[in-house]
Amino acid sequence: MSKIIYTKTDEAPALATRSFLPIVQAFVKSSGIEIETKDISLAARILAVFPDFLEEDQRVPDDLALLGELATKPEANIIKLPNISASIPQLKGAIKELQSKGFAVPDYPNEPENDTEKDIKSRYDKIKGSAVNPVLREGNSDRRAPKAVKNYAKKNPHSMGAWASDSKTHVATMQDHDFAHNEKSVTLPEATNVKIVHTDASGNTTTLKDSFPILKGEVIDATCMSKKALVSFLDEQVADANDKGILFSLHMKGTMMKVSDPIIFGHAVKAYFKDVFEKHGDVIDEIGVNVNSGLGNLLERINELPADKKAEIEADINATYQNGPAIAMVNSDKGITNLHVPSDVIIDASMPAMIRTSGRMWNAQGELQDTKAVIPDSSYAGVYAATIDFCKKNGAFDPTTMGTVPNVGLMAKKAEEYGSHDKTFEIASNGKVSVIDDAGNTLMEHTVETGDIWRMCQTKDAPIQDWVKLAVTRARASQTPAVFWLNENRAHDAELIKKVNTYLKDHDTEGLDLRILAPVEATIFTCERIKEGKDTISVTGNVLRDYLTDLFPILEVGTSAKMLSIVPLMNGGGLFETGAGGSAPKHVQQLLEENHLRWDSLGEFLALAVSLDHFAGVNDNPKAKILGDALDDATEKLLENKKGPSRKAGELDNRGSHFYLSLYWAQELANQDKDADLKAEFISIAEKLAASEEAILNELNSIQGAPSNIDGYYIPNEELASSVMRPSKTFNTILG
Ligand SMILES: NC(=O)C1=CN([C@@H]2O[C@H](COP(=O)(O)OP(=O)(O)OC[C@H]3O[C@@H](n4cnc5c(N)ncnc54)[C@H](OP(=O)(O)O)[C@@H]3O)[C@@H](O)[C@H]2O)C=CC1
Ligand SMILES: O=C(O)CCC(=O)C(=O)O
Ligand SMILES: [Mg+2]
Repeated sequence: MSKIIYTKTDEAPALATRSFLPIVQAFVKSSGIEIETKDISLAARILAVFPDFLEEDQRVPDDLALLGELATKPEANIIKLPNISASIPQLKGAIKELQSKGFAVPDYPNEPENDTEKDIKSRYDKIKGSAVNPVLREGNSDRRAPKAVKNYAKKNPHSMGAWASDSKTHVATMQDHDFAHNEKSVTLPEATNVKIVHTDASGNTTTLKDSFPILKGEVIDATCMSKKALVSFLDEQVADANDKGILFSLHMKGTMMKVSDPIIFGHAVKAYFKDVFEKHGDVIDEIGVNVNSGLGNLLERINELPADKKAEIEADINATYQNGPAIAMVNSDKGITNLHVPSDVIIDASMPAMIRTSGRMWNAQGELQDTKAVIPDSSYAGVYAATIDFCKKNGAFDPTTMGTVPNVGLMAKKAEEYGSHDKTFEIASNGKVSVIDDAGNTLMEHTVETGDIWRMCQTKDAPIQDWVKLAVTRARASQTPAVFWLNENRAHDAELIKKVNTYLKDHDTEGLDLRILAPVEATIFTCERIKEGKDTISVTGNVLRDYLTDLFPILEVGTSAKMLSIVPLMNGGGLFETGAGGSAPKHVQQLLEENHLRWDSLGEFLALAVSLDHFAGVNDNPKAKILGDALDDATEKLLENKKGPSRKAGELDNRGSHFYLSLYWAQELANQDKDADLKAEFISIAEKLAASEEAILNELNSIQGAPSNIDGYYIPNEELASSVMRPSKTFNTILG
């Protein structure tokens, strides 16, 4: 019999798991459903790859690798919570905490000097960035707001900042010489191997990546971003933000695009602090500042300098703030800017949050201000520009009436940009980069200059076929128009359009409204429809999947945490992601400061219900189906009765919300008549929970307002964390 695998991750979702998982285990125990946890937290992933540095009893299995294998098997049933996709500063933080707790994992070598250090760095580089999702996502994605969630949002709209037609907020993106403009793409008629070779100006060649296989029908593309063009673009944007008196902000995905985007981020830091880097460049190099890790790294490294030198650099940094444009802040109280850490501003969440806030971001005075949103590569920037223009023209969207935009996303087998990390290079010298096949044919070639970022992406044929099928299935099931967001003028998209047109013929599309529109046109079409209350499925590649499944949910229902997020695995299993958002580091801070966790586990409730349903089918276990249906009904009741977590200490939080879910889930099970044993079991549990409501809420709310201690961030003390997350003796006793 298969099991349900529950992932243990990081930060807010992992805290929530410590409260919710014991509830789930208590509810499914009598139905023959086994739930096993697998630890894919950042800390566990580090420990798993350094057994040779650890004591025997400190070693942990590589749960991520195990799950990656499981995801390719039909029995897979995995509930995947959001995890940290670590930037270098986060990775270093986790290493430091592990070391302080007696785990002798090595330091991260910035510049490896020998083979041992090279090996260490390469092990860490596999953990860095988005290292979990691409391994588990052996299928394409199906994300949507369930009807109950959408209806709740219509009746109880979240706040939505008004848009003024004279807002100065705008998107700035490169007009040429970026990934979008330099892209070349081919579809391979037969399987082959390719290698990536750099040839310098004197004809010397360096193999950037040795021969690797390409399958028949696979789409490959290559492109590059010119460093010179990027730097001059960034310089212009800094000056323009200053002239216009608006904030300078940078939006990218330093976590998921873990090789290219930190480099671009580094150029932005240098552009904004140009005077500092020009004046102190030599010292900055000497103390080993890694500008790609942000201003935070510079501020940390200058502590090593003599006091007067440090003060001089700090004074020049402050002068830049005075003379340059105001900069968007991540935390104005603490003086953390948009350029401090590459993982603090992640485009999928940051741009929608800005659009929801009238196109404004926080300035250093803690006030909202219009902003220039710099999105260097122009491949997808137009989607945000079009959305902003739409809001300027029509005013903000109205959550009480707007339609919904479910997404069918191509992501299996590391599709497109999000699989490009092992094929992305910062170019060492002028010359060319070529992709050469087995027979010696050059498939794609680019002229490059020192510092350019060159990358290659792969998109396999089977995932494309599966994606087209999923799109047709969703369009049919929901009777909703579906738009493929593909641009015939972009090399990669042109290849995909041919395939989409071919594979659509494999399906009955009679009566369906299926279209192919370039992203900007698709945005306008979709925005016009949602304004009129109409729904439109977006069928997109991997990056737009990521962007749109935060953009529309945040506008429609206030957060992507409330999304149903399913990955039907290509080999028959199911991966059930909990919501579409991240791990909300600031929620942990609030728990530590005032013992209140405002994380909303709604996505987890939705994911568990579909996982139980899938389990019921695969294992012929009708009880699992009853449990799943009852959970869905309980979730709906939770929404109706407004028992989601509040943002304020002293009020219902994540833990209290879990109590209500348990109460409603037990009541639904007590009220059903399909299974007498479950009914009998849950009648008494429901009665006990209802009778103890006041006592339990008291126990849950009275502890709030004071700091809590879980002794750690990346690897908290298990006992402390569990007791902080399960503070109600009455509730625990009933569950027990
Ligand atoms: N699937 C995955 O594993 C993903 C992981 N990540 C990782 O998460 C971290 C943070 O990423 P970030 O881009 O800041 O995005 P988050 O989604 O974590 O945070 C953005 C904001 O969204 C709101 N929010 C998101 N989820 C919830 C929830 N369940 N309950 C209540 N509010 C929620 C919060 O806003 P507020 O409190 O103001 O309401 C939060 O501060 C990074 O380490 C990133 O790598 C990011 C995306 C997906
Ligand atoms: O893997 C990650 O880092 C982020 C994933 C994400 O944002 C998404 O899939 O929506
Ligand atoms: Mg995302």
